Amino acid sequence: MSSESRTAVVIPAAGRGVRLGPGAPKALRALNGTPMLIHAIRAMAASRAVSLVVVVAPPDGAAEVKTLLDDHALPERTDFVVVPGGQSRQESVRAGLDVLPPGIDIVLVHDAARPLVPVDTVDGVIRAVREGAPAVVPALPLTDTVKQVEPAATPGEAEPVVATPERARLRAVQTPQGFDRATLVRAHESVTDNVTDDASMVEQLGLPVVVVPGHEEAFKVTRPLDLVLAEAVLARRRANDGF
Ligand SMILES: Nc1ccn([C@@H]2O[C@H](COP(=O)(O)OP(=O)(O)OP(=O)(O)O)[C@@H](O)[C@H]2O)c(=O)n1
Ligand SMILES: C[C@](O)(CO)[C@H](O)COP(=O)(O)O
Repeated sequence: MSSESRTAVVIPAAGRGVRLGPGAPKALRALNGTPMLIHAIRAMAASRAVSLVVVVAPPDGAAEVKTLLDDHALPERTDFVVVPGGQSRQESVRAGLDVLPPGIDIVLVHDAARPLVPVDTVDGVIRAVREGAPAVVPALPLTDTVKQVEPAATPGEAEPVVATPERARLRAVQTPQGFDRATLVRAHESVTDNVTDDASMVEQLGLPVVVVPGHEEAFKVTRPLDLVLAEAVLARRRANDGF
């Protein structure tokens, strides 16, 4: 795939954020006064390779998200489209894929819940797809040891350990995940079981998925402490930028 390839980003932002606790849908919650979704859109549109961003809004929130985009400064070289999402992340990504115009050949899928991904990580994923990988994931080595367990039948019960996978071979996977468009569309058409990321659907097709370096600031805002961390990262960036 050449450097002439056109790249679009699908941002699934339709989740409730149950693990974050009560409040507005997660993507619409503020980080230092700006909705998380706007941070995520700016992070992706910071890549000069990205010409289109498709935002997948909460099912009944597309109008609100369109207003949000109108009310915030976004790069003029990028086009924006908003569509309503579905009941699962997979359904939401599919809704975004369905509205991609002809001429797009690389698609990134990026969680709205990862608002602080640096542009170098985005560009690294795009570069690897351009170099020929059908699917690319940014990832980091793990710092904790991981145990495989027999899940408890009742919450809170002790769980027997079944195995300890070799940590050096494990990676914690982030987004944006990058794909040759035809591969991602085929994966979404063929795989019907519920999966937690898009790359695993490509794995199920038997196609190669490669890992490029992720970034610690590309973490997912999932639980309340992650909001504290995200605001601290923004404060550090502001201090480093000198304003
Ligand atoms: N039906 C859904 C569910 C999730 N997502 C999006 O998928 C991304 C990753 O999901 P996650 O962090 O799990 O978000 P939630 O599903 O909102 O979180 P929770 O499981 O705590 O409710 C988020 O940007 C979320 O908005 C989506 O677009 N549509
Ligand atoms: C796609 C993802 O962010 C990769 O780590 C993750 O799998 C999303 O999982 P979630 O349970 O929907 O947060």
